[in-house]
Amino acid sequence: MEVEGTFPPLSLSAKFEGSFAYLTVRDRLPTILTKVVDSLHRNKDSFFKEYGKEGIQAEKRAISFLSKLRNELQTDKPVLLLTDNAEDTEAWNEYMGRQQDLMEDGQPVSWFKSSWLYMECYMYRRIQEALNMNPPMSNFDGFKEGKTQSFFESQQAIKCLCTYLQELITNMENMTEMQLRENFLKLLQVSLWGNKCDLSISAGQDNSQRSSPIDSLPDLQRFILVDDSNMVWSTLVAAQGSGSAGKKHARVDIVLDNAGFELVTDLVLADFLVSAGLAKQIRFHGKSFPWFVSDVTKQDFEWTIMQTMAANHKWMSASGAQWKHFMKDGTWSYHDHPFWTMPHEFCDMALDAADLYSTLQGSDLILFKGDLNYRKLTGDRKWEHTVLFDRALRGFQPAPLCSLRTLKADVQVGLQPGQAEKLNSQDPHWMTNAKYAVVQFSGPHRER
Ligand SMILES: O=P(O)(O)OC[C@@]1(O)O[C@H](CO)[C@@H](O)[C@@H]1O
Ligand SMILES: [Mn+2]
Repeated sequence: MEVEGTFPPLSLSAKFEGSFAYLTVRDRLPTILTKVVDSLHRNKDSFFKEYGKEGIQAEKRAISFLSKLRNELQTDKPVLLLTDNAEDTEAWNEYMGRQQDLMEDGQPVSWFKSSWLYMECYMYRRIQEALNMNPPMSNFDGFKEGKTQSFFESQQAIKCLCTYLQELITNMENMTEMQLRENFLKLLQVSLWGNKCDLSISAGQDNSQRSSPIDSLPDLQRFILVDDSNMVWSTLVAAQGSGSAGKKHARVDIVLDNAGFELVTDLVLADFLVSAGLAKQIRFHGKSFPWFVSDVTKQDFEWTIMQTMAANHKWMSASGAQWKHFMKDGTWSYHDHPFWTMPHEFCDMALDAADLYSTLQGSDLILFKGDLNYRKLTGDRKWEHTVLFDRALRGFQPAPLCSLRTLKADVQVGLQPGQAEKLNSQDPHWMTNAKYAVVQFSGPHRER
């Protein structure tokens, strides 16, 4: 609830007992930590094979770091500055210092007293510290197995999606604008619902895509609470050609979320945008180290394209080959700025990552995938549900942007009066069970 007169409202936090944040910090985060430890144990033999005794020692030390972290978390200890001297260590410790200075009467920042967004991001950065401090563990991805499993168990859906994409590409030139729009909106929704498959909400339990992603769209339509798809389309159309040769120069940025099936839906959407001539360039933004269990790293991105290309399915391999070509000729590019693995709300980006903000200002449309990005767009704060999305962005507007998000955290703005009350009566967990979604736009084409 936005307490009258406080702007911005309070941050979600585990200090609110019984809140979703509280249950996440108390139950889900320790479970995720345990899964990383288990993954290290499971890979013991390969560490020995590759690094000999040194590898076993490093694995043991990394596990002890993670066990200490789990104890700190579960006993609400004060957070500790990072000591791993990585590229982002200074920025992280500066942020942590600022947050400590904001605490009332010098109370230490700790897991059950501070903002959920900060504490959850901090946990994933401490996991990376445990690995960085014990080379050769630094490049180990404790979530790799879950991410690859999501890909392998979604094969049917991926084949179906790649077949659909190739059919579209074959018929592209005789498509009317209406047909282009219709197919764009379908693939936008496939990418939206691809976000249901995220492993941190399920603390790593499998949730791969098993049915046809296209056929299920009509049944899912009613679960889209805010649908600004038409504004996304008109932004894309408006971005077409005014370049000297009249050629289309639109650039679309996709701030990725999860690997596995969701990443494939994003690559399919990006392929369609380029093949339909709606975008000349796609910039993908991923994470520079393993994050929130299933988020995309550069390794995941490259692995997914290679696996798709190597599939013994005609249209999958054709798609993968095309994607490899897009990467090679620069039509597509992958970027992993450290800001995406910082705890900041996005309204801080212009100040704290001015280089990234100005890069994004060159985009014609930025698609933000997933729940964590939505939480950062809105600052993970207790907004009234009817507050406008633009207001919740608090000045973050590098370019026209759209969030494609399934709801997995109890922050949601931009609803109609009475809409939240109706949802509460129908389904008390509507904000956190990933059944509902939004396509929420902010930019010049937003009708006032
Ligand atoms: O960004 P995603 O992958 O859609 O979701 C990330 C997420 O599952 O992790 C947290 C729960 O631990 C929540 O913030 C959020 O629901
Ligand atoms: Mn994610």
